[in-house]
Amino acid sequence: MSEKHKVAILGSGNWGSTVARIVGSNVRDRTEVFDPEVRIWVYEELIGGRKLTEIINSEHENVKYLPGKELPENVIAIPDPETAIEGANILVFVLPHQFVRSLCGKLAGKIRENAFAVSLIKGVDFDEKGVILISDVISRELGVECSVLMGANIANEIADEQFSEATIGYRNREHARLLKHIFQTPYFRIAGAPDVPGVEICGALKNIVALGAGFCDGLGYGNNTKAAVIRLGLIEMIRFAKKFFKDVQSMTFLQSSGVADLITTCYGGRNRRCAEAFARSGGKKSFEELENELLNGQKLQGTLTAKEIYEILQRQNLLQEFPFFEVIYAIAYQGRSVEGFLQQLSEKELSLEGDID
Ligand SMILES: NC(=O)C1=CN([C@@H]2O[C@H](COP(=O)(O)OP(=O)(O)OC[C@H]3O[C@@H](n4cnc5c(N)ncnc54)[C@H](O)[C@@H]3O)[C@@H](O)[C@H]2O)C=CC1
Ligand SMILES: O=C(CO)COP(=O)(O)O
Repeated sequence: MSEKHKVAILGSGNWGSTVARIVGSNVRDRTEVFDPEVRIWVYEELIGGRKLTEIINSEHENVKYLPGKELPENVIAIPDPETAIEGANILVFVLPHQFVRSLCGKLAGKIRENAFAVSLIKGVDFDEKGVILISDVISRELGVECSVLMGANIANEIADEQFSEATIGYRNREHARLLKHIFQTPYFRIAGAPDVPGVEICGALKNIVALGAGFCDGLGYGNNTKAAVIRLGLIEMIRFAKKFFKDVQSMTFLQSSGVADLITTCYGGRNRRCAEAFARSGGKKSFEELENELLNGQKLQGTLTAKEIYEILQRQNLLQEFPFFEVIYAIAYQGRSVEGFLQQLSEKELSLEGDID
C-alpha cells in the first residue's frame, strides 16, 4: 500500500483513553508506516463548564475517564464521529456496547475504501435467531472486516504500564499483524487466535460471571467460594460459546481473552465492584443507582449482557442449561434474593454436571 495507514479510535472512556495512549505512541514511533495523527471520537460532555474535547486537546489528559495520565499530543479529540474517521483505514471501536448501533448508523457510507476495524468492546447483541457478535454488527453495518482484541486488561493497570497480555481474534492475518503493531508494547503483549467468536464471546460473558463473584464478596464469602463461582461461570461460558458457535476452539478459553480475563474481572473489575455493593445493600439499591454512585460516568456491561443473554436463552428455550446466567439475571432484574444465590446455583449446575447420587 502506498498510502500510510491511519488509525481512528471510536470511544474515549477508561479503556478507550488507555488504548489511545498506546496507539498514539506506537504510530508516532513508526511514521514510515503510519500517519502520526490519531483522531479519537469523544462523546462530548461538559466538565466544570468546559468541553471535554477542548480539555483533552489543550491539556492532553482525559480528566474524567483516565485522570492523571498524559495522552500523546498526536491524539486529537473530535466530537463528531464522521470527522473523527476521515481518511482513517484502521478503525478501533472501544465504547460501551449499548451505543454501537447508533454510532454505526452515523458512520455508514462514510468509510474509507479498504478500511478494516477492530472491536475492543465486551458485550453482545441479539435478534430472534440468537446472539449477534458486536464485531458482526460493525462488519455488517459498515461493510468492513472486523477483528477483536480482548484480554485480562483492567484499563487503569495498563495505563500504569503494568505487564498484561491480550488476544487478537482474527479472520484476516494481515489485519491482525498490523493491529499487533499498533497495540503491542513491552508491557502489553499481544497473541493471535484465528477464532473471532471464541475470543469475543468470552470477553462478553465473563462480565456476567464477575457479577456472581461480586455477590460472593458482598455476602462475605471467602476464596474457595469465589473459585467455585468462577468455575461454574466458566462452564457456562464454554457451553454457551460452543452451542452458538460451532467452530469455537477449546484453546481459546486458555488465552488471555478467556480464563485470564475472567479471573482479573472477578477480582478487580467494575462489574464485580458494583455487584459487591448490590449484595451489601441486600439488593435494595439498583444496579443503575450503584453505577451512577460508584463509576463516575463509566458504564457497566455485565448487567445489560445478563439481560441480553437471558432473552436469547428464553427465546431458544435453553434456560435450563444455563442456571448460572439465569440466577444472575433473576437477582439483578427480578428481585430474587441475593442471599439464595449460591444454593440455587450449585444445585442446578451440579445436576447438569452429573451428580453422583
Ligand atoms: N475499562 C476497562 O478496564 C475495560 C473496558 N473494556 C470494554 O471497553 C468498552 C468501553 O469501555 P470504557 O472505555 O471502559 O468506557 P467507560 O465505561 O469508562 O466510559 C463510558 C463511555 O461511554 C461514553 N458515553 C456515554 N454516553 C454515551 C452515548 N450515549 N453514546 C456514546 N458514548 C457514550 C462516555 O463518554 C464514556 O466515554 C466496554 O465494552 C468495556 O467492557 C475492555 C477492557 C477493559
Ligand atoms: O474487561 C475488563 C478487564 O479485562 C474490565 O472489566 P469491568 O468492566 O468489570 O471493569
